[in-house]
Amino acid sequence: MYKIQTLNNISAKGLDRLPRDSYETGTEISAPDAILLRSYKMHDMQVPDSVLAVGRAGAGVNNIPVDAMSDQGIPVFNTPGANANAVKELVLAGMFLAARNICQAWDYTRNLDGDDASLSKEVEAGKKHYRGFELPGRTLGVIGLGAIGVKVANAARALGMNVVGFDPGITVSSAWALEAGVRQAHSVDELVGRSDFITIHVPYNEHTANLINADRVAMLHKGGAVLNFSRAGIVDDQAVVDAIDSGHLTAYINDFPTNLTKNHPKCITLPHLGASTTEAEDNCAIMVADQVRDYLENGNIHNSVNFPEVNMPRAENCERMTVVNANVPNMLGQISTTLADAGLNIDDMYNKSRGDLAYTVVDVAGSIPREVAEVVRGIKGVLKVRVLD
Ligand SMILES: NC(=O)c1ccc[n+]([C@@H]2O[C@H](COP(=O)([O-])OP(=O)(O)OC[C@H]3O[C@@H](n4cnc5c(N)ncnc54)[C@H](O)[C@@H]3O)[C@@H](O)[C@H]2O)c1
Ligand SMILES: O=C(O)[C@H](O)COP(=O)(O)O
Repeated sequence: MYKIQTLNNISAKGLDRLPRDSYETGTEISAPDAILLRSYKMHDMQVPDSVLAVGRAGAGVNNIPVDAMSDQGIPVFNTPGANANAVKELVLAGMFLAARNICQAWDYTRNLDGDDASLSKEVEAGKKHYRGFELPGRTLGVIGLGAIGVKVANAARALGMNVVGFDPGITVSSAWALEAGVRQAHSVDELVGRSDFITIHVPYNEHTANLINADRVAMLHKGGAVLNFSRAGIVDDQAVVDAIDSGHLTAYINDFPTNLTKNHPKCITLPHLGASTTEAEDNCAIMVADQVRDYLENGNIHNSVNFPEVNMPRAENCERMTVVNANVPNMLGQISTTLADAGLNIDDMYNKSRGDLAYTVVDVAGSIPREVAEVVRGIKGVLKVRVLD
């Protein structure tokens, strides 16, 4: 029986992928084999020694101590693209809310008093305060052209906007997916200098902290707006609020309220709602459950942020050994020598490294005596060994 601890609510559609006769799931599971979570902050958590895998039902992994997990030989999985459409829709909504002063105007009508005739009069008198602008011809700068950024860029083009994008690490598949009219910027400064709106779709890390600072805010076109549906800390909130208060910018739309922004009349702050749709929650949960299950049962690795991609079909009449080890010379030699010394015949084998880690999957004819696994476990540099029948 595999035991799965959930640190956040995970959609039942995902948990249903884990058969009840071989998986136990719950929040209070002790000695879990795997952890599933969304935004729960794991940094201060004591991760039990039993944990073999961590699955993030979502994109960002800054809430997970990925380096510490790597040191313990634990793969961290996420679900690239599974919530991208949900975020794209909210970014588009954010642009419309800002361009048409919808939040302020709605607030105005909600506070009107009187009978319908007087309401109608006040509506006609008040509407001039909420005149907005249209999106075609305005320029949207998209920082980060991954799963979300590409969708936002293409949707903005479909709305008639000029779009300029910046992503030094763009993948070939993202580049293929981008609409031809999206223009390339060669730096964040260039992008910001060409934009009315900017929207940020990068992970939060040491390179992206404070990416949008006071200098860059000042480069945006006058009357511009900033959208942050990535993470708090990527944008310097104080700099954006100062630019709004000085009349340079018109709005700041974000998913990460602070005391500075939550009641500011020109900040539209949402409670981290980007991925909170039924569809996105189901997609993320299904994807992460499938990935973690394939790792637990077969040792395969799909969409890990710290381990290599590995997909080796199970050989017939074999047991499988998986080994996580430091990426140093002669590990593979020592593993295969140990198996040969025990008289075991390797039917299939796969080895791949990523950064400081390497991962080996070996299918051995017949069964693998547990004492042989212990010898492999004792090789210097080996972090984890599993035998899967
Ligand atoms: N608000 C929400 O609910 C919500 C939902 C999903 C994702 N997110 C956030 O959005 C981020 C992006 O998600 P995604 O699914 O598009 O991820 P992704 O991995 O598909 O794309 C991220 C892109 O950012 C690029 N990048 C990294 N550093 C960069 C930099 N300094 N400058 C320019 N580009 C850079 C990468 O090359 C990559 O193409 C996540 O890491 C997460 O923090 C928020
Ligand atoms: O990185 C993500 O996928 C989002 O920020 C979604 O977070 P959530 O799963 O807590 O809504």
